[in-house]
Amino acid sequence: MTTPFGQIGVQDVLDIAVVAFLIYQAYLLVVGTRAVNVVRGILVFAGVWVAAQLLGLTTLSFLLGRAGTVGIFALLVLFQPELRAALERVGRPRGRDASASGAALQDLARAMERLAERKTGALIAIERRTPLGEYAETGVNIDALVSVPFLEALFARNAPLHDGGIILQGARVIAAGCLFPLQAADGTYRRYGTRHRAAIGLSELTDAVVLVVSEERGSMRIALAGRLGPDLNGTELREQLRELVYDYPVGRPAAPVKAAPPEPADAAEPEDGGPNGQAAPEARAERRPEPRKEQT
Ligand SMILES: Nc1ncnc2c1ncn2[C@@H]1O[C@H](COP(=O)(O)OP(=O)(O)OP(=O)(O)O)[C@@H](O)[C@H]1O
Repeated sequence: MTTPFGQIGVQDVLDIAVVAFLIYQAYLLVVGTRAVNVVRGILVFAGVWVAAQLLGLTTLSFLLGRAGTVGIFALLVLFQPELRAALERVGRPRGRDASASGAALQDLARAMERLAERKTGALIAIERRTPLGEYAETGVNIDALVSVPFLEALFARNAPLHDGGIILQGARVIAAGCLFPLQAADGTYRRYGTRHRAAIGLSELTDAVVLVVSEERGSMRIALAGRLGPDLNGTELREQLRELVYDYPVGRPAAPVKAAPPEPADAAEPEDGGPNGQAAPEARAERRPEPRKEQT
């Protein structure tokens, strides 16, 4: 085919399609994770470098060029988890059985309710786009379908794996007794216990949806994008799980992780109110939940 840019053959089209596909996959990998800020930084850096070259600022463009060479190696180190994630993703089977996801959602929510009723502490991370393999390695590998009795048995007080968190991949539990990164003790959530801070910490570093049942209060909460949501009842929990995890087909970017789960309707202030008197999602996300110790 002849175009203003010369001859374009089937190979060129294939070449462009593959590169576009790879760029899209890279985008899916970083969107919703903290890596997206690093990508923004790189784009700004590249922009300044190009501008320096165009304006003939030789010293600046020389320095930025040298820094860029070193930066490539730094990026390999910085993006090591994402690169590893990409390779893991390539090898992972695709597709998601909708009925299995629906059953897992119901079983998970029911198990959370039962654990909360009995005030049995639980910590459950649900993998989305960021693979949680490195956290799964800190615990015991399991490959079992999510079910109410199984989850209850895992977190039962004297069970060998009740300490730590479990990791879910779709409808399967892949690891139990895992250590999650603790959220820094100097932040908003410093007065929370370690279970809640581990949930917040993991959600801060990955796009996982992390569920917590408090042993002390018997409450159910979701940590997302470094924020801890409010207490949820069973219906709210199911809605959140449906929205955040089980409705997301493979290949579509994960749910936006900036917004924390909404505050309950009775906590919404009138000035934030939308048509239903509920806070707008962004406004709700900014509101900090009350520290646990003060609530008891
Ligand atoms: N880094 C971690 N990763 C995973 N689980 C952890 C981690 N740190 C603590 N836990 C879990 O949290 C439990 C201790 O919870 P702790 O009482 O300190 O937290 P909490 O936030 O007050 O929760 P609760 O309201 O259930 O008491 C531990 O027994 C362990 O199961």
